Amino acid sequence: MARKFFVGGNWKCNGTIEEVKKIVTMLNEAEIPSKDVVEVVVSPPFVFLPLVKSLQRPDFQVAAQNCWVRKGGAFTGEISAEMLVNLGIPWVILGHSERRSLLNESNEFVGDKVAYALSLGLKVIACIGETLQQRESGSTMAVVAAQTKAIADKASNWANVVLAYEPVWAIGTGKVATPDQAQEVHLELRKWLHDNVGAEVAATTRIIYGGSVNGANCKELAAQPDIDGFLVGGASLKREFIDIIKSLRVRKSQL
Ligand SMILES: O=C(CO)COP(=O)(O)O
Repeated sequence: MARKFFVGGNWKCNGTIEEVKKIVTMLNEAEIPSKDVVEVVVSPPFVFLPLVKSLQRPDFQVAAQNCWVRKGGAFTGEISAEMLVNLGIPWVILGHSERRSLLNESNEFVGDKVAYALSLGLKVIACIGETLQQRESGSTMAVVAAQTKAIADKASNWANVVLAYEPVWAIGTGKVATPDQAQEVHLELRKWLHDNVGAEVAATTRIIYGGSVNGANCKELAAQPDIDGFLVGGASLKREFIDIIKSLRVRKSQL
């Protein structure tokens, strides 16, 4: 079964009500391939989720950018997975490198979060990726394998997981991974899934790339056989997000 192209827009901690409305209007008016061939998921900050959900076209979905690791309760400032389910939010991004590095989320903590969110029926965009130092010391694969293992050890429902490979050195830096660099890691990740989780999961799990993706570099990346879409930061707030969604066409025509 072909892996459906997936494009996520991670708005991070950006936006006002007015800006959110403008972005949603721009996306609503876009002509893009049907949802049968591309899955588009927009991830605004928590406070804007209901607004975006209520305004955006039905073929787009929404994702939260995080959720609590287990059942909600006395955890001031947290948002529980139950709340996302209650609001009808289908997706959640977990393990983003900004949370791993700035908020000290460990591999095990991210694995627990992914497992708990999946257990409630949420779909998860699980982020992994190495730092520049780790890449330069030759440990890229060891790092992303350990991050993926921590997820695989606890997560059972891989049908609801999209794995986002986001090299930390490429995030928000303008230094996009080359198509060859990204393809190499995606292929290795697929092999890792094959050997450690199973052939079916390896063949069907979408592995998407994130890190300085824009309207200009998306086509070459999308043409790589193991790149199944993107998780886009800065460019997801701009019109070029539409070009990134459309980069699927290039991929299909080259297959
Ligand atoms: O972190 C990212 C998506 O989650 C990528 O951010 P940029 O596209 O701004 O580099």
